[in-house]
Amino acid sequence: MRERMKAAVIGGTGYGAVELIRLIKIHPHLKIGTVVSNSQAGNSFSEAYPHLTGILEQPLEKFDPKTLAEQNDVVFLATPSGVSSRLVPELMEEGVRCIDLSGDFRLKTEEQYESWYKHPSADRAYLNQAIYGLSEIYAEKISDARLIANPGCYPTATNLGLIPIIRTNLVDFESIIIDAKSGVSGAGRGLSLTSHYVEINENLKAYKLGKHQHIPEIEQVLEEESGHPITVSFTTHLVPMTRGIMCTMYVNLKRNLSTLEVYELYKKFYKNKPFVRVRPVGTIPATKEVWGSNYCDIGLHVDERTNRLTIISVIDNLMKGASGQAIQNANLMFGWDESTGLINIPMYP
Ligand SMILES: NC(=O)C1=CN([C@@H]2O[C@H](COP(=O)(O)OP(=O)(O)OC[C@H]3O[C@@H](n4cnc5c(N)ncnc54)[C@H](OP(=O)(O)O)[C@@H]3O)[C@@H](O)[C@H]2O)C=CC1
Ligand SMILES: CC(=O)N[C@@H](CCC(=O)OP(=O)(O)O)C(=O)O
Repeated sequence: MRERMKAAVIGGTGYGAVELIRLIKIHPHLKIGTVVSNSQAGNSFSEAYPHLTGILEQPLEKFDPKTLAEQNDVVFLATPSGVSSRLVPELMEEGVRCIDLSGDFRLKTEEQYESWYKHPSADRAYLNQAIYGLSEIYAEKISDARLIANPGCYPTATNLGLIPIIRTNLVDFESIIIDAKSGVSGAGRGLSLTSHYVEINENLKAYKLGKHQHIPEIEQVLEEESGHPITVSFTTHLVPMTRGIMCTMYVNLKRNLSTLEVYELYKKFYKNKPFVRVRPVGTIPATKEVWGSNYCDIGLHVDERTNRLTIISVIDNLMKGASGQAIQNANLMFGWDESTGLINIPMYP
């Protein structure tokens, strides 16, 4: 039997990390190595997350790059932005592969990162080595990577929804509008006034208008995929639910197309991609239909009155939007089938 690879997780007590732990635990070729916690080193994992009692009792450890590299084959970093830009160089210096869930290595230039994230960027040498891990689009590059910048949750849903049509000459590139909504786990486990129960419950809020850090990430990918300069209108909303993202996107078409023609184009584009489900004409995906799974479901509709295409893309932010896609990327990196350990039926209702 094949020896399982050891996977370390940093950012141990956050939501991204606990989802990674769940996925590594059930993965046939991976096992949990070191779990690093900045705030709770010395405690057992089940003290931070009692649902793991009897399942993961190992102690949380301090960050030590040398030991981490010696004892693990891959390190997942599920830390807030501004942390992995410091930790990744130390880990890579020790020769271990890294998959970073934060935004620290996604943008190509330091200037762009600093202008949107408002703190110092990672070093250019490491930005140059990072491969952007949108699995369905960059699988080949990911398989050779030593550092993967796992995409943001909103950019994953948005770009999987837009890429098939923006790769054609059928759209007005200046017309893209993205209306995005997320469940509250997207904001992480830390407490804040915006994610406070009373502020969220029975409420719907728009936030970060015109200044969301995912705008340059979305545009960077769309420009690369279309070969045209692209600026998007992107508005995020917080929805009173735990998991889930829905991006509703509007694009003006340059010539008349039917919904069926667009559906066929998308179906062909995602033909061998197990995690993108293009919904039959007339059906609209909902967040609950991908809950707990690595699927991205896409619904399409051409409004013949306005000749505008509406694309609806849903994901589970902690799965395809973060930890699920990170495992998909580890599968590609190690040469396993991309769906290894990830095929599960969405939890419905
Ligand atoms: N939640 C989501 O849906 C998504 C999240 N992401 C990104 O993934 C990363 C992790 O997100 P998420 O798990 O939700 O965030 P959380 O806030 O839930 O967890 C982050 C964890 O990182 C650790 N940490 C915090 N500050 C520091 C620090 N200064 N130095 C080292 N470690 C620190 C803490 O764990 P400990 O004290 O145990 O070390 C904390 O719990 C973030 O960059 C986020 O933006 C990306 C896509 C989707
Ligand atoms: C609901 C919610 O607050 N979501 C977060 C997603 C943050 C995130 O994932 O940040 P990076 O991808 O840049 O690391 C937000 O909108 O900022």
